[in-house]
Formats: sequence, structure tokens, C-alpha cells
Amino acid sequence: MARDKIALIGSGQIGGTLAHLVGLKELGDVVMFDIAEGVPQGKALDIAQSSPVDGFDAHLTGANSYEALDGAKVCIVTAGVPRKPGMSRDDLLSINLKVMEQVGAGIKKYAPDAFVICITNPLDAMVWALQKASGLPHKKVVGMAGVLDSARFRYFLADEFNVSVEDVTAFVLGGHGDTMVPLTRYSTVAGIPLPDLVKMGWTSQTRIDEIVDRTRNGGAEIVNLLKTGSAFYAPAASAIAMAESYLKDKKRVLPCAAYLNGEYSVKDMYVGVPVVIGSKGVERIVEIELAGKDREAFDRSVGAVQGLVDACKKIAPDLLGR
Ligand SMILES: NC(=O)c1ccc[n+]([C@@H]2O[C@H](COP(=O)([O-])OP(=O)(O)OC[C@H]3O[C@@H](n4cnc5c(N)ncnc54)[C@H](O)[C@@H]3O)[C@@H](O)[C@H]2O)c1
Ligand SMILES: O=C(O)C[C@H](O)C(=O)O
Repeated sequence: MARDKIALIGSGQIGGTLAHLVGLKELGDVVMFDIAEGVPQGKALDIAQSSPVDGFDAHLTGANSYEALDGAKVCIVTAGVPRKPGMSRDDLLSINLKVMEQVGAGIKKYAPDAFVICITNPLDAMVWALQKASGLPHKKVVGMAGVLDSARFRYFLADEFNVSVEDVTAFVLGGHGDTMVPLTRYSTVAGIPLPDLVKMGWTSQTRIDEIVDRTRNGGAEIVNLLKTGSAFYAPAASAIAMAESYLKDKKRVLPCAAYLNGEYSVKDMYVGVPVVIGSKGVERIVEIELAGKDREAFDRSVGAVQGLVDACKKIAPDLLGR
């Protein structure tokens, strides 16, 4: 059986980690694409040379031309620039918007049947622009952020309770920015929601509030430590979970930036909500009940994403006609 082709558009920190994970997990053959000459070729060769040691079979190549995407089953987009200390993700909007226009055109021409996962920031606006620029169906274009933000929340909670990360579930919804919404009511240890764990004396509301705050600032914490760029191991692992659910039709329920057309009372926008990912792409939007403070926080977050999408529309009005 021929292996699936996975195209990684952007071969920087996340792109390289993605290629390595695709190999280690034997998810398919990899084509790494970048505008930097030699970088995708060098990384692909380096990772290919690790395959005899780790015992995986995958064909890895690098390219500087969009033709290399031809026939890709999955495209994962990290092309663009990351932020540095003192910057917000939103500061990347105008530079990365131009990149999304180029990448969208490349995908439209060479990989129109692919499942596309966007990672480039500011995420919710960039996945919106990428869908417009590529013209692919909404259910085949999705953004990665919620899996990462929820993984951070899960990790901090597991650490707080001194339990396995495997037994902690969490959902972080909304936009991938300072307004993201970690949902305590839908976050659990072995099925026990966080508010019940507070009542049981496992922790205090103050500690939960501190963990929520750390989760919201999880990206900036790493940017400030690295100084030269942003997180890449956990973001790559998160996108791989989404790609794997598509390739293996696992139908995992994952928080992703998905296109909403009325769900959650949001129209024509990508925002983080739980979705089912299977072989058809985003197969279902899971509409959970949001009440009180959670609903207010979600609406505030949607407002922030709307502001970024409006900025995209101003900078690139031609995207709207697509
Ligand atoms: N959604 C998330 O949760 C999340 C998490 C981490 C990082 N990010 C974002 O992902 C993006 C990539 O992060 P990184 O750490 O891999 O950055 P990086 O700088 O290491 O890699 C980006 C790559 O994109 C390439 N590139 C730039 N313009 C391009 C173009 N027009 N066409 C093709 N390639 C192009 C660069 O040459 C570089 O190799 C950033 O925007 C970052 O903010 C998002
Ligand atoms: O924080 C960033 O700029 C990168 C990414 O969005 C993250 O959350 O790690």
C-alpha cells in the first residue's frame, strides 16, 4: 500500500519537529517546503538518516517549489514568522497574512484535496485567511491551537494534583490569544470536574485561577524563556494528533479552530471549539452549553478574533471575493 504524502509548509522549528514525528509515528512520506533554500532539504535528509537508528520507513524530501505538494493528503502550515519577547501574536498579522495568501494559492493549485492544518499566528485569523486564499471546503481547513492550550492546562493540572497527565482532561476554547477560555467545568481528573475537586479539598479556587492564568500566558512564558522564537515541541505534537485523527479516521474529539456558520451564534469565523476529526475532515462541531462567565468570556474572545479578521479584510480586501 502506498504511503500517504504529508506536506509540511514551513520547515522551521515546528516544521522540523513535525517531520521527525511523522517519521517516528510512520504516518506517511514527508515533503518539507520552505522559501529558505537548503533548509527543507537539509532537515529532510538529517531526519531520513535517523530512520535506520529509530527503525522507521518513510521517504523524506525537501523543496522550494510548490509543485512538491502535488497529491498531498495532509498539509500542515507553519510558514511565516514567530513572535519574540515583548510582542503579541497579533503583531504578526500583516506579515503572516501575505504568507497565507501565497501558501493558500499553492495548496489550491497542487493539493486541493488535502486536509489542511494551519498553525501560523495569529492563528484564528490566519486559518480564516488560508481558507479564503485556498478556496478549500471549510471542513478541510482547520487551525491548531486548542489542543496545545488544553495540553498546557492538562499538564499544569496534573502537576498540581500529582496525578498522571493521562487522567486529566481539559478544554480550552475561544481564540488563541490572551482571551482564550479554559473551561474549568469541562476539565476533569478521572471524570471529576475541577469545581468538585475544589469542594473535595484537592486544591483551592485560588490555585485553579492561577493555573488558568498560566495556561492563558503559556505561549508568552516560553517566548520569554527562549528569547529567539516560540514553542515548537508541544505545538508540533498537537498538530500531529489532529493529522493522525484524519489519516486514521479516529474521530477524536479535539478543540480546534473550526469554521463556524451559526454554531455558538458565530458566523463566518474560525474560533476554537470542540470538533470531531475523521476521514472527512471536521465531521462535527460539538456545541457544548456555555453559561454565565464562560459564555461572557467566549463572546469576548470571539470579539477579539473578529477584530483580527476585520483587519485582514482591510489589508487584503480581495480575499473576500474568494
Ligand atoms: N497555533 C499555535 O498554537 C502556534 C504554536 C506555536 C507557534 N505558532 C506559530 O507558528 C509559526 C511558525 O513557528 P516556528 O517556530 O516554526 O517559526 P520558524 O521561524 O522556526 O519557521 C517558520 C518558517 O517559515 C518559513 N517561511 C517564511 N515565509 C515563508 C513563505 N512565504 N513561504 C514558505 N515558508 C516561509 C521560514 O523560512 C521559516 O523556516 C509562527 O507564526 C508561530 O507564531 C503557532
Ligand atoms: O506564543 C506564541 O507566540 C506561539 C504559540 O502561539 C504558543 O502558544 O506557544
